[in-house]
Amino acid sequence: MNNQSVSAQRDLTMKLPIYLDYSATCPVDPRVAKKMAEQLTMEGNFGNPASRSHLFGWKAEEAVEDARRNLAELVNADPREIVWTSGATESDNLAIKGAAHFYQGKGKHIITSKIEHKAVLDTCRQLEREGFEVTYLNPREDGIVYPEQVQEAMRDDTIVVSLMHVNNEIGVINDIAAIGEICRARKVIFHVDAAQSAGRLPIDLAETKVDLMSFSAHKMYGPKGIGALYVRRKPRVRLEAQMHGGGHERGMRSGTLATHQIVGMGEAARIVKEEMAAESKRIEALRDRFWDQIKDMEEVHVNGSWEQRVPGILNVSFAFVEGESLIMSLKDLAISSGSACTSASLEPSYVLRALGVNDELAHSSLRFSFGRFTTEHEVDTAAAEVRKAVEKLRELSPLWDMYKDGIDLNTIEWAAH
Ligand SMILES: Cc1ncc(COP(=O)(O)O)c(C=O)c1O
Repeated sequence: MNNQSVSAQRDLTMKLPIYLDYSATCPVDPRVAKKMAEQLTMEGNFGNPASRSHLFGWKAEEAVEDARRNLAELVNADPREIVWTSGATESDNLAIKGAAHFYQGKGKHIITSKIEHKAVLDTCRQLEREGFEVTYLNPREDGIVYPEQVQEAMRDDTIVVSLMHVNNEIGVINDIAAIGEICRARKVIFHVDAAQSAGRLPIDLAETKVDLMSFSAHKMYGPKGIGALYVRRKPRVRLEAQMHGGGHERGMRSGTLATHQIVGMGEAARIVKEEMAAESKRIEALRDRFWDQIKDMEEVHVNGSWEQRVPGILNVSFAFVEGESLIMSLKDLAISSGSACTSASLEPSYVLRALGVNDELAHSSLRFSFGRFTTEHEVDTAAAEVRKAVEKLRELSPLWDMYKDGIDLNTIEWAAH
């Protein structure tokens, strides 16, 4: 899809579609927005948390530390183990580059997977350019990277393993507790990108042997532009800072703390900790309600393990449907496709490819992600729209006709062109 056709599709005055893209970002919870607004003005808490000589600074510092405590409590960590960043992208960079640079005297080998977020993959690519060696594990067909795969990839010079907790495209969960045991036994730093799992799954860092964990506020109903990195104190994990300046955040991340953003993330963490159990149940019921209404269509497949997944993400492939046409006919739904729109072409998702999904099916895959403000009515409307669009597009498809006539499409010799 070129830039021209992308902009031609945009009509910013159109009716708002149903939002089913909570994995991309969440709206800020109004309770969070209210608390954030209080941090901005003269009457509020606008001070610089690093100003140690007056009340404005002290109050801002207190607000930052309250937020730090809230986030730490969400994952059962010590508040001193939380470093504020600008989001999970920065946390991933700080964790992987910071650890790789600090521990490079011990070795230069890193293990990750092919289906990590670009924030991890591109960071690893950069380290390769600096002389590090990276092993990219292929997940199994169910989208999971198994602990034994990590064990097998370990070398004497491995210094960092970086694997995501929950995949952002397919919602599948990795067993980070088991992988943590393997890493700890070999004294290898274990980094986990938890952008999609924090607030959606219980995380206990006192129990789980994770050394570094990335978080993002906007995936848990907080604001964009703020995140955090958990940095274990016992056993102590060291990082080389990537941002130099005033020595904030114990020297690991300089820069004036954005009090309103941090307070927003803290409040988001506090709310999600309280509501996670009930919210997960409700969202799972919505997902099942959606799936129940489309699953009886033929040749519709869920990508990734059904059992080991977060409740809110469902990635579905619709065979015999042209992907771009499908997205175009679902204008009333805000969803994400199995293709990434680059400047010149629609690339099939690298995540689905790594699972062995063929390019055609990857193109006709959609990610539906449900969240705090999704209603049953929205789910029912969305399911009906999807059914209608898929059925209509299949009516136009000669391949679908052949499939329905029982012709094995694999036996057809297509004319070369
Ligand atoms: C798994 C994962 N990691 C990292 C990120 C990047 O997070 P942020 O937008 O906070 O930089 C995202 C968000 O898209 C994500 O889903």
